[in-house]
Amino acid sequence: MSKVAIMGSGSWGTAFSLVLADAGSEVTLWGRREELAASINERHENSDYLPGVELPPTVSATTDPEKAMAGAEFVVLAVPSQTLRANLESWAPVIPDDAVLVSLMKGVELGTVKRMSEVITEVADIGPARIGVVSGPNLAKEIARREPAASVVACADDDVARRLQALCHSPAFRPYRSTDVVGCEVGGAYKNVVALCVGMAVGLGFGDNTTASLITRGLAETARLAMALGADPLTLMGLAGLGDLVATCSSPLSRNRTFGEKLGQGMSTAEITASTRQVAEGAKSCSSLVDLAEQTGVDAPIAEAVKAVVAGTITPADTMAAFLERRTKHEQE
Ligand SMILES: NC(=O)C1=CN([C@@H]2O[C@H](COP(=O)(O)OP(=O)(O)OC[C@H]3O[C@@H](n4cnc5c(N)ncnc54)[C@H](O)[C@@H]3O)[C@@H](O)[C@H]2O)C=CC1
Ligand SMILES: O=C(CO)COP(=O)(O)O
Repeated sequence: MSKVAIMGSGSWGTAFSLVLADAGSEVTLWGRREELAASINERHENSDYLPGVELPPTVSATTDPEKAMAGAEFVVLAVPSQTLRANLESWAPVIPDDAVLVSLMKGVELGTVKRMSEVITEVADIGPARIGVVSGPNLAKEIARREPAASVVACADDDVARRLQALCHSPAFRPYRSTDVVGCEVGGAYKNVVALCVGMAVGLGFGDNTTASLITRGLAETARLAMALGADPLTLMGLAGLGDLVATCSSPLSRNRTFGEKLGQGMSTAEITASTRQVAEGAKSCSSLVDLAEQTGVDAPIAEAVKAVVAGTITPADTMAAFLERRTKHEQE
């Protein structure tokens, strides 16, 4: 039985603990609050993030990072992207020497514009062969209900990707393998920003033509940036690109789409942020992605628009009008 630590016991860390336990691992969740760890250990439930979902007996929780990671073959990272650096700085001394670090996070760091695997390398001094990524259409609540889903597990080292694939292949969760870490990470971060934009359109009362147009142009924008950073374009056509984009942009369960919908209905970023405890990564990663696009000379109108609406410098309605006024061009330009 593999031993796995999951650092972060929010919606996805907890739902993923269930996948790993169903696939045969012993999982220890790390979280900051004693009450939550007690709820998981005593009632087998994360009452804050996944109420009503019974966790298997092979899932336990602790607030002590060293205890969580002791003897772990895999250390899964599931905190909000913008908090990874600070958390990892404190965890680095107790990460087991040969553990593989697996990112579940879908964001790009503000300021440094680093992807999560790059933050891991920088802070924990761990090379690409020990860093994995899981990314795909995996809304936590549906995964926790054991509804069938697929995903991509990526690592630069194919042997490690195979180990990770075996680790999370459960009766309800089908992981595909890849070595394209960049493509998976850019796909995962960008789809949140596109979902914010789709949410705005929904909040403004627009229908399926508008949302399909935004999803498709969002995919083109994602692929442009990912390819400029060295990704395989086919990754963006797969589960970590198109798959996740469709799930997130279509689902009322998505925090990013919901955030966008509230912006479209006229709420401000501050009001929306105050109304939820859960992370909507795109509200911050939009700025990082705009910076990355500028650095690589890639056109990123959707990320720029989302950044401006989140900052309150343009309204969602004016953004939609501005998209249509853009210079006309070839579809593949
Ligand atoms: N929820 C979902 O359906 C999916 C989420 N993801 C990604 O997984 C990552 C984690 O998201 P969720 O678990 O959904 O978020 P969440 O908002 O449900 O939970 C976040 C967790 O991190 C903790 N946290 C917040 N600030 C922290 C800090 N400074 N230090 C340590 N812990 C902190 C919270 O207490 C909570 O336990 C995100 O990057 C998200 O994009 C990926 C796939 C699916
Ligand atoms: O990443 C997700 C689904 O794959 C979850 O999306 P949200 O963070 O928008 O809820």
